[in-house]
Amino acid sequence: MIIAVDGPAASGKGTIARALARHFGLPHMDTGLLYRAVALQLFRWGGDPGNEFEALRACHELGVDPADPELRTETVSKFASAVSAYPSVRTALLERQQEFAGQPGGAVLDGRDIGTVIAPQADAKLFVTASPEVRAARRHQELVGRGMAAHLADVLNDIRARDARDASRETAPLRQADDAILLDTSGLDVNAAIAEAIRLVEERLALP
Ligand SMILES: Nc1ncnc2c1ncn2[C@@H]1O[C@H](COP(=O)(O)OP(=O)(O)OP(=O)(O)O)[C@@H](O)[C@H]1O
Ligand SMILES: Nc1ccn([C@@H]2O[C@H](COP(=O)(O)O)[C@@H](O)[C@H]2O)c(=O)n1
Repeated sequence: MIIAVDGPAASGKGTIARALARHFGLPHMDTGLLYRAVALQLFRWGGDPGNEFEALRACHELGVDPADPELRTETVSKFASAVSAYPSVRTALLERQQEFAGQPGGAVLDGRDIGTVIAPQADAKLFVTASPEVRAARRHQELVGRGMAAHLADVLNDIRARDARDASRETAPLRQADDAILLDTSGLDVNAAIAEAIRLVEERLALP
């Protein structure tokens, strides 16, 4: 069983995808981490996110620890959004995502193009969203909680800019798949959002 979870920045798709994976006993892949790893590699080299060739080289020479906290910084988020627009970068990262999705027993993947490009055959697809203001407030709280200096207005601007770039790129843009279920968590706390996601997936799979 493959479950695809897509949505804009800080919508809570990772939180929901992890919970779905736990609930259904499936492995989970946060595909944003792949783009973040490319971005961080490039950043550490002092590379230019405006240069597709350099970004592609970073894909082939990835040496980033997936647990590195620097993957979550706002600078890396911006770099990731820039390099993810390159068709060559997306192609270089495609196979490992599709292999993960296709493993025996299935998987849960979250990102921007899981339901549209990586696993259009997924058994259940969620498109998780929330208003930009709610998403910014959650991300701001998260950053402050991690001891990072962050201003709410900057976080909101960054989220808006990243969404606009992700949705307007030509290759695999952020969009809701035609057969994805929309889940707006603006008025739901974490537990309520997870419970609703599980209910929607079970309903889609016609599970008792
Ligand atoms: N329903 C919710 N209510 C309150 N906070 C939430 C909710 N869902 C997620 N959060 C919090 O919002 C933040 C962003 O959530 P999460 O990391 O799951 O989003 P994401 O869409 O995976 O983000 P990104 O696009 O950056 O990978 C986290 O701090 C998370 O704990
Ligand atoms: N399937 C995906 C996943 C991510 N991206 C790009 O990476 C950026 C960071 O992703 P997060 O999920 O960690 O926020 C994101 O802004 C996208 O540009 C992608 O293109 N496709």
